[in-house]
Amino acid sequence: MIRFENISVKYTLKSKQEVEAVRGVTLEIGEGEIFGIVGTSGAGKSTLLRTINLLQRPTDGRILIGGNDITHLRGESLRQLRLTTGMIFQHFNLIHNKTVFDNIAFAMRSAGKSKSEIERRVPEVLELVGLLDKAKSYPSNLSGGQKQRVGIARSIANDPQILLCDEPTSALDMETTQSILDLLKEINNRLKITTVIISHEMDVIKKICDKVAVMSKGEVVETGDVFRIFAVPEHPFTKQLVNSTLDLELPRKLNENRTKRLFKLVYRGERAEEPVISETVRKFPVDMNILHGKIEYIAEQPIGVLILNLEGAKESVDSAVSYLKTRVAEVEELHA
Ligand SMILES: Nc1ncnc2c1ncn2[C@@H]1O[C@H](COP(=O)(O)OP(=O)(O)OP(=O)(O)O)[C@@H](O)[C@H]1O
Repeated sequence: MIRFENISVKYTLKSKQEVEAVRGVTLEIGEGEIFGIVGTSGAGKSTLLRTINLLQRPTDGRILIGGNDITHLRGESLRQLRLTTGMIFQHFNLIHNKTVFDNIAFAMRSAGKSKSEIERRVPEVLELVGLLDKAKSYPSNLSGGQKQRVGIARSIANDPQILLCDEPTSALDMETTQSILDLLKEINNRLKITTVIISHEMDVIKKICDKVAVMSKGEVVETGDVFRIFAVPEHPFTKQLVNSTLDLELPRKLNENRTKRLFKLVYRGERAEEPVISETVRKFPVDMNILHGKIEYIAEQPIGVLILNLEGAKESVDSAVSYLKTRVAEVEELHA
């Protein structure tokens, strides 16, 4: 487990002016979790991430890994910490004049691994990331997604316990992003490496993380299970981030020239698969039209909205609505 206790990081600029990039962060990341840190540019995400392997030393506070205080490690124990912490980067940070094999071998040699160990392990990690046939290629002959796969292979070559991912998909297109996130998830599942991933995109968090911390202006403003954060965000900044990605707002045309009774059903949990709609129509003498719907699965649970038009005698519609209220998270009548 990684524990931040009241971590602050200040940078002193040449002008002697101080920038407080991280302010009093207390946070726990469980063993084997995929933990996201999300926030807009300049929120302090990279700075916080880099304190985990002390690429950035905190100005205040303590960091504990597996109960051990690592805040002041130096020399050989610092080297050991870095060896047990793999890292991948937005722009891959590969060595351009070395082959794929040698990029990974270099990281292993730096960790003191023997030639025979390197020769056994490099093909193994290349196979894991699906690039065994590229061992002799140079980075310049690889696509962005392939370069990141090499970055991932290199980061796990020394069997780390923690994997730090600094905006790992920001330089990639949507399709490649998905395949890299799938790979990170597979590696987390197979190797049980605690994975910390920073991103400015809630979409990335939604697709891969178990838990998330939301950062704004150096502070963690909210933290929790990904599903909870998307279903019931509490902090205004989190609400803003969630709204921008889920986009559960109604299409404007539904609010124009409205003559029918419309209801908004909100799903927040396990009930989207249940035949709520057909049961309602069967139980009550009402007609129902679905006008708009958007349901997404986050942490394998549905979140979304349906917009329904219900028609029939007023009492029948009211009874149907009362029934719906017992079956989904929220039912709200939309008034023009
Ligand atoms: N080496 C540095 N020296 C001075 N200020 C820095 C340094 N690194 C970061 N900062 C400042 O600290 C704040 C947090 O930066 P940081 O890179 O941690 O944020 P971030 O959330 O990762 O944003 P981004 O995604 O843009 O990198 C910013 O105001 C940034 O300008």
